Amino acid sequence: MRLLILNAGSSSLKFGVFSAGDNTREVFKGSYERFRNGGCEYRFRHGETHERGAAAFASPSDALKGVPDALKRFDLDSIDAIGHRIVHGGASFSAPTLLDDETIEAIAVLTPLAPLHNPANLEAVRLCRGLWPDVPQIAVFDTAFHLTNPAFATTYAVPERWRAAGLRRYGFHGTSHKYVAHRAAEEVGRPLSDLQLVSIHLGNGASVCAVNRGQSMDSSMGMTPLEGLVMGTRSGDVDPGAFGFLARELGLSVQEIEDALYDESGLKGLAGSSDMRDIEDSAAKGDLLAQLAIEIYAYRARKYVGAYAAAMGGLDAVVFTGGIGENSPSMRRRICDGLDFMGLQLDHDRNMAVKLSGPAAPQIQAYGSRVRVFVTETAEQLMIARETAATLTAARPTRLLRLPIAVSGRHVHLSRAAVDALFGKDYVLDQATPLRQPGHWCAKERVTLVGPKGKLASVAILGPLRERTQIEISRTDSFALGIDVPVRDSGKLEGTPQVTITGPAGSFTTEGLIIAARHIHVNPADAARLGVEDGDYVGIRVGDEDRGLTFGRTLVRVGADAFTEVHIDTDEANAAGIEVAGTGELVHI
Ligand SMILES: Nc1ncnc2c1ncn2[C@@H]1O[C@H](COP(=O)(O)OP(=O)(O)O)[C@@H](O)[C@H]1O
Ligand SMILES: CC(=O)OP(=O)(O)O
Ligand SMILES: [Mg+2]
Repeated sequence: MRLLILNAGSSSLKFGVFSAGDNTREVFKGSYERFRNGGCEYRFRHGETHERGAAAFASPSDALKGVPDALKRFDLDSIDAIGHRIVHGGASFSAPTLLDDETIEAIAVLTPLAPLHNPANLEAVRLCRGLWPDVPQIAVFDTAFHLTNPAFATTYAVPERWRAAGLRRYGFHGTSHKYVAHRAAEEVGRPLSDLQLVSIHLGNGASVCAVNRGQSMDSSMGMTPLEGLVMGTRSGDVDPGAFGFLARELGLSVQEIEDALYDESGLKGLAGSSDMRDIEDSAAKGDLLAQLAIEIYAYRARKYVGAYAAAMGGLDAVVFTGGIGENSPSMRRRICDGLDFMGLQLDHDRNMAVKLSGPAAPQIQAYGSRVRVFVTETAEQLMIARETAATLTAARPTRLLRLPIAVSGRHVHLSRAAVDALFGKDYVLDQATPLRQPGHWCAKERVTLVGPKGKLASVAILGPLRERTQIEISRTDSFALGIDVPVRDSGKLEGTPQVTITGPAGSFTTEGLIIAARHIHVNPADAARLGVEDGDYVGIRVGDEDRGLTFGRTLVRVGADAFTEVHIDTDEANAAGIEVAGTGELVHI
């Protein structure tokens, strides 16, 4: 299958032709960038052929006109499908989506939220529909990766009626952050779901993303791609109080303020050029404004690294990408300098020596630095190609199979030490009720959980005993206790909060308090029937009536003699209208 991928950014048009299959690879790479004075530079690469030169296009959307000719020239204009980068997908586009009249209209409605991007993205869609009317087109959204951000990261503290009108944070560059986070995890040699990463995408648009155990937890960009870092022409964070001042004191209209924040701010506003190469050259020649611009740029990025390490409660690695992240050793150094206190130290020689090609992801931290630092080329087009191909093949009807669902109430798994402290030395729990998972039981005894806000009494104890005590509650319970509790897979207890458990013989304070991530226990035979493997994530669709819903991202855990069933907690069960048990359908995601 041959795919055309189009990525219209704010300062460049990048495109590629990919051969999709088991190993999706790029067969042609093209770009138009450095738009100025009504012209731009182009680069094409096809096998061993490299071409570069000047073209007369004034903007990324203007440069779209060059794409069909370039493809024709390299004999690549017969295309099976087209994948588009769409910057703003709002709250409803959580996955790649087939572009038809309805979806195009829904994307067009989001234009005010990404005025620099969505129009060019849609222009590309319209152009392709004209040229290849029968070829399916798929949208891949910058925002989709960030839809996992928790409400406390996405909600602005503004009046309810504004929030109801749609004011919330989204985050962008998701395709890039997702790709580089996966690359870093491959290099570390551990699953992404075990790692806490900060991904720093510094292109013309720039954003930092906290990738917490495989999911985006926060992004420096907000409702629009204007919040956060200093960018080529965008301001990033500005006190919202400035709006009133600018309107009252300078008599500016809303449109004038917005235009200036998008187009005349950032590096351009500070030092006259939106291109970091120009700014670095001017700074080296002694231009004080260019020097200040570089300092502000680095300082803002460093603040976000610290903030996100704190937000996640840990940091294993930082990844640099985007034109500036990939190519400016001095900017990487400025951002990382002074972070030794949190275990991050750069090796300056390695930093200077970075020469990227293809998927290389060199590490540039010093020997002994606890936090690793990677540099890698972003591969938005490759990711879009993979997602486009996957979406087209997934159009096959998904196999739906009914699975039993069990609702887990709050409970604890105790260690020997915990049983000793709570019930007395060498106490043997009464294994009153066997559970459906073979060898598992619920004890007759109960315990109480104690938090700063309140207590939860009569909490069940599930056996057998474990190496480490684990306490599983719902999110509602976490408010009853008054403790901020993370959602975790069972057994992943590093850095989880402490709680006090009390029993008849005493109390036991331990870490290990989690909201258990929903999961499916499956035995190998059922796994084969369902077409899933250990570690996969699937969806579970529950009910067709009013409260029917699909639970996304449900972890598959294959166990030799597991009883096949889905485990959700009481909050999830309430949301789906399930009392004690129910059934659901597996959906491949
Ligand atoms: N060698 C370099 N040194 C410093 N900055 C660079 C270098 N090469 C590219 N850049 C910067 O990268 C930015 C463009 O990044 P890029 O990711 O290509 O943009 P876009 O967001 O349009 O995809 C520009 O500011 C450019 O100056
Ligand atoms: C979202 C965004 O800022 O994209 P770009 O970096 O391509 O401008
Ligand atoms: Mg970009």
